[in-house]
Amino acid sequence: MELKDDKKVFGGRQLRYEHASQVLNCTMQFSVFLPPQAEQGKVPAVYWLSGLTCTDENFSSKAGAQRAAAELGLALIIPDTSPRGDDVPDDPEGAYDFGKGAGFYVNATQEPWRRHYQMYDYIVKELPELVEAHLPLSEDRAISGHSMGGHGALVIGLRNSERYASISAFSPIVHPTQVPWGKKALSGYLGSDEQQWRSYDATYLLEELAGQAIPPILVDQGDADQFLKEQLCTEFFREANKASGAGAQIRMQPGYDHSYYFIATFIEDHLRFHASNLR
Ligand SMILES: N[C@@H](CCC(=O)N[C@@H](CSC=O)C(=O)NCC(=O)O)C(=O)O
Repeated sequence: MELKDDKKVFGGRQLRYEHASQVLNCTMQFSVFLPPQAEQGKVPAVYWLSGLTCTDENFSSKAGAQRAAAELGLALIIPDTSPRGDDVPDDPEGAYDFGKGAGFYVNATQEPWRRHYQMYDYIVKELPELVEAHLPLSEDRAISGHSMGGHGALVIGLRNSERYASISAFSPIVHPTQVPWGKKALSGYLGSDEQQWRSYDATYLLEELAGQAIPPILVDQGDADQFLKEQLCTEFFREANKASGAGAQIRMQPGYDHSYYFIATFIEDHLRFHASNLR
């Protein structure tokens, strides 16, 4: 992996890398924050999955996560949201909610998406193997994300509970099989058989995992979020949480919308939550 940027912040380093992804068949960029403690030894990492239209730079520049991560000794691993490059197919109409910037953290099975849109495997396998081989990171991981990335964090964390100490999400799409953003993405990447969609739906996963050990979960949702009623539908997850006894903390935050101002307000809480589970 090739270092493209290196900035000192809160005693740590904000880094940007480029690498040739074997899983996505394209060149990818991702960002990393290494806390000061990484100069002394290996540190645990929180993976952050961003939402629709984002690259790795939205979270790095807008969330203000570095100060708390530096204090807590947490690395932040911040991937892009889809494969990139001229060879990668995009939504034919250039829509923001499918194709580039909207990989939905699934492994596509349909043409023409299959060759590049393998974001689930990229996040679960290729990226951790890469960064853990080259950076001072332990194998202690937590996962978090926003909106489409909140969906990704819940699904990936629930399906790989042995790999993540804790899971958190801001404004997640909790039931993508039932909402417009999710239906468009899942039908496009996975085809029309809705049975194939279920393993990428956090509400179904929580129900199916009832009685099994899962990582601690924290969800924050603003009640003034413009996407809450049509796309995010937190109540489905709350009901599944209750029925399954999963014990997720699901907090409605009065007055907050879908923006990075909301994330910036509560990111420290989320990092403290992860730090308490990683140690
Ligand atoms: N362009 C769309 C919505 C774009 C949007 O709000 N993206 C969110 C994530 S939404 C769910 O995944 C985001 O994080 N944007 C980047 C940012 O820096 O704010 C529209 O305008 O409706």
